[in-house]
Order: sequence, then structure tokens, then C-alpha cells
Amino acid sequence: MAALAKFRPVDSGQHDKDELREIVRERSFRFGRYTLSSGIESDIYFNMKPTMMVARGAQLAALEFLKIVEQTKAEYVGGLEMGAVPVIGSMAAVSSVMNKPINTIFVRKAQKAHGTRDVIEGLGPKEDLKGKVVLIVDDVATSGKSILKAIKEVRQVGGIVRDAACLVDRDEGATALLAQHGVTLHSVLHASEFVERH
Ligand SMILES: O=P(O)(O)OC[C@H]1O[C@H](OP(=O)(O)OP(=O)(O)O)[C@H](O)[C@@H]1O
Ligand SMILES: O=C(O)c1cc(=O)[nH]c(=O)[nH]1
Repeated sequence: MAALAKFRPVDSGQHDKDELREIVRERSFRFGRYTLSSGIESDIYFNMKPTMMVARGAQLAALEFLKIVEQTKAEYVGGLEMGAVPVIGSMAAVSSVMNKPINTIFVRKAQKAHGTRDVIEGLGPKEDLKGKVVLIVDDVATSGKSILKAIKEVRQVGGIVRDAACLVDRDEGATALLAQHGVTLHSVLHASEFVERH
């Protein structure tokens, strides 16, 4: 019997994704009347903070993104405040626990008028993104404009961005917009897994 234990099948990760989907369904998915950041109105909304802030959701979201880090051979992970920040923090911690530490940054929406005035936060004094492969992440992708803003800031300081990832893709134009800028969007979940569109 002990010998058989050696042949435990490799976990595809699908169970983790199923669990993450159920956490999103319970804690983040809402029907209602919402104005989106692009200004358009929607009758569904994903508030991903309650998923990213609960311990198991934080871990599972980080694990899904870390798989994409491996696939894309990213050296850094970053994204626009505020949506991307909780999951990026979780990725840093989970990757360290796994002994595969990933470097993380986040991009401010606007420069502060005080302090260091850095738009890209998280770099040490001798650290920069020049020539570094950066995966841009976000909690939700709708138009893709938030991800694109982060891409532009990272490219401006010499970072290489070929891939982006989101936890939930609403499939409302982000893939096409990012493709126009030479970036492939990887989506962990899609809005169609939560609601049928007519
Ligand atoms: O693909 P897009 O059309 O850009 O929309 C998606 C963005 O909208 C939300 O951010 P929001 O602007 O609400 O701000 P927050 O992240 O600071 O809460 C979300 O966190 C994404 O970043
Ligand atoms: O487009 C957005 O602003 C948006 C949509 C959504 O479902 N969730 C979110 O946080 N932002």
C-alpha cells in the first residue's frame, strides 16, 4: 500500500478554481444597478474585495495568478491600485511560502503631491523595472482601460509587458483592447460562469 502512495495523481488545480468560483459567487457577485468605472451602466457587478480579503479567497486567487506567472515567465507582478493591490500582496506572501518568491509592485492612479511621489510603488532603492518581464494583473477586466494604464506606466520605465491577467473577465472588450497593445489577457474566471446574457 505504501508504494501506491507514490503515484498520487498530480492535482490539475481545477478543484481550487471551482472553490474560488464559489467564493466569488457568494461574496462578490451582485445583481443591481451599477455604474462602472468606464461610465456605462450594468445590472451585474463583481466587488472582488470580499473575495480577495477573506483568507481562503486570498490564497486561491494568489495561486491562480501564480500559475500564470509560471506560464508567462514573469519576473514581476503589478497592477493598478486599488483593485489589484490585495491580490498582489497575497501573491507575494504565498509565493514566499512556496519558496518561489515573486517580485511585486503596484501602480498609483495619480501621483501624490507629497512623499516620494512615486507612481510605481514597491521597488527598493536599487531596484528598477528596466528590461524586466512584468505580468499586469487586476481583479476585474471590463474595458481593459485600468490594465492598460498600468501597462503604459510600466513600459514607460522600461518594463516588458506581454501578458496580463484578471480574476474575472466580463468579456466586454478587454481582450481586444489589450491585443491592440501587444498584450495577451489571461482570465481565471468569466462573467458567463455567473450569469447568462440574453
Ligand atoms: O476594465 P476596466 O473598464 O478598467 O474596469 C475594471 C476596473 O474597475 C475596477 O476598478 P475601479 O475603477 O472601480 O477602482 P478601484 O479598483 O480603485 O476600486 C476594477 O478594480 C478594475 O480595476
Ligand atoms: O467595470 C468596472 O468598473 C467594474 C465592474 C465590475 O464588475 N467590478 C468592478 O470592480 N469594476
